Amino acid sequence: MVNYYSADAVREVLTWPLVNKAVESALVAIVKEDPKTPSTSFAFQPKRTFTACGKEPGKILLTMPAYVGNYKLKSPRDPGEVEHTHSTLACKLVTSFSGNPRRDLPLPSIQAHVLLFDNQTGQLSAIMEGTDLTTWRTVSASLVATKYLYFRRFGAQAEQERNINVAIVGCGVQGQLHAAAFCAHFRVRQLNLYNRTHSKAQDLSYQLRQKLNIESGTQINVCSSPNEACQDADIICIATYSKEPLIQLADLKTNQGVHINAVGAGEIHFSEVAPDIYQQAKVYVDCYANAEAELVGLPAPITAEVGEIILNGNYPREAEISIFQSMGMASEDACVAQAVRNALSLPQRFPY
Ligand SMILES: NC(=O)C1=CN([C@@H]2O[C@H](COP(=O)(O)OP(=O)(O)OC[C@H]3O[C@@H](n4cnc5c(N)ncnc54)[C@H](OP(=O)(O)O)[C@@H]3O)[C@@H](O)[C@H]2O)C=CC1
Ligand SMILES: O=C(O)C1=NCCCC1
Repeated sequence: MVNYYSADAVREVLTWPLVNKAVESALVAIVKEDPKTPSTSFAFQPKRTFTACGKEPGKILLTMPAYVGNYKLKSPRDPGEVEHTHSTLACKLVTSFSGNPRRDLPLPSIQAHVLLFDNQTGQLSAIMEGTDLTTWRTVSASLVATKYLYFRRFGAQAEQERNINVAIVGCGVQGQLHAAAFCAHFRVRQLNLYNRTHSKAQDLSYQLRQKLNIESGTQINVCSSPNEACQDADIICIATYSKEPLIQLADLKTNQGVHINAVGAGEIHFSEVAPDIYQQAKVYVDCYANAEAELVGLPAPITAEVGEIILNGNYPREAEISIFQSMGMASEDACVAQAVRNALSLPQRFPY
């Protein structure tokens, strides 16, 4: 029997502790075995495929298979409880149709389903709607990268103690959840929002003000240029489809340490950040194999995978610029889909 998990069902169990643990496990599992930093988990993650839907640009189908072995997830019953080991065979099918938000009846640009298979028989066991899952796991990858590549350079407690200014460049689906999640996880003093269509940044600012606790003390600013948004930023999350650079080195603060989560840009991942930033930065990726195929022409060498840094603790220096070049990877989808499935398999609770 193939179980179907709808978008509503998935949305009900997506929580940050569940997703963050699954994503961190995936980032570690894909790191090649090294006797200096042993890890019991592992992954087989072939390069994903891209199929253009016709000759017009901006319409692509990606297939993303992965097997992740012996990795840990939080218990869905109680996130504080002991972690459980899992192995998962999955394949995500995801489309990126960048014109969708401008349709008469707008749709998300990114829409996905995850297929889960039985490890013993290879039979398809579940189909899970994966659109929100994709947004959450992508934001989670930025959160995990920020924790290890930015905060940990200032010490083990920095993510709880340090006040930061965050810039969001691009307030689409990704930008919106990045903004909310960064405020939920870290001590955000100032949140600067920039979007090409100004009204979307204003709408997001309004929604966040409703949601954020007054006592959070976060000041939200709607900015009229990426430069204005980034000037005082410690962390920049950029998630657009821009083929031209939106942020330059001169937009960043100097000698104080800046971390950039470069999430977007579609066909060429690194086009939204200017080459002069890459040339001054340490660049980290989620996965070398995808980078080899998808980051051809990247204007800087890759320092490491994020998972390597989680394992070996070689954090950037305090004043450095770090970039997490997020491509998204199938192992993240496999681990998060498994965590969601576990949570949905719990017996229904009565309301009393
Ligand atoms: N790394 C990963 O794992 C993932 C990456 N992505 C990528 O993240 C990016 C954003 O995705 P998502 O938020 O879902 O998409 P949305 O369509 O919801 O948002 C797109 C955003 O990009 C802006 N934008 C588009 N073109 C330009 C341009 N030329 N200049 C400036 N801004 C522009 C839009 O502005 P406006 O409102 O004015 O149109 C909007 O804010 C995409 O590139 C997508 O491929 C998505 C999922 C996973
Ligand atoms: O990992 C994903 O999912 C995606 N990555 C790049 C853009 C499309 C979706």
